[in-house]
Amino acid sequence: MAIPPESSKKIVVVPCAIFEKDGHVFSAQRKEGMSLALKWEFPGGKVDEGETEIEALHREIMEELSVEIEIGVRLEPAYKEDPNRIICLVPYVCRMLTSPIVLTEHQQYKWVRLEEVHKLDWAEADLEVIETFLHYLGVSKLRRHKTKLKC
Ligand SMILES: Nc1nc2c([nH]c(=O)n2[C@H]2C[C@H](O)[C@@H](COP(=O)(O)OP(=O)(O)OP(=O)(O)O)O2)c(=O)[nH]1
Repeated sequence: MAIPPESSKKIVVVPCAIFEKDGHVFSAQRKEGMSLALKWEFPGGKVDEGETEIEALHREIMEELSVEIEIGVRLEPAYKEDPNRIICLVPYVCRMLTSPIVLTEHQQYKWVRLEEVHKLDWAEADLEVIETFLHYLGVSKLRRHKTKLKC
């Protein structure tokens, strides 16, 4: 979704982490009683004042999953407007560096097969992020393939 140019709503920046491993993508389910209750999302959260997106993402992932991560490519953000604000969801392709995953804020997590990713009930903004990520994967697979051909 594009931001309406006349919109005077506050834009809330939410970096989130996409972890992909062996054809599976990491997804976490929001708890009952939260906003977007029981929806599936990519872990992450709002940037605090004075923080960069990268700092916020490291902090949020440590708070939510108790793991250290490496942060890679920043993908195209997705926007979701609600009555009071516009959420700007910024996906980063990441890698987990430590284990175990210990959830502190989500109900459960799943490594979902890429082919089955649409079966989960995602938060709305995430649907666009998923498309962006699948496109990115297609592109990066193609690049790897081309590189192989050159060797
Ligand atoms: N972390 C994360 N948040 C998402 C995703 N998709 C999506 O719409 N959101 C929304 C949910 C929240 O409104 C906001 C993230 O804020 P937060 O992680 O601090 O969650 P929160 O429940 O405390 O936020 P709030 O709605 O109560 O303000 O972005 C996603 O994939 N990951």
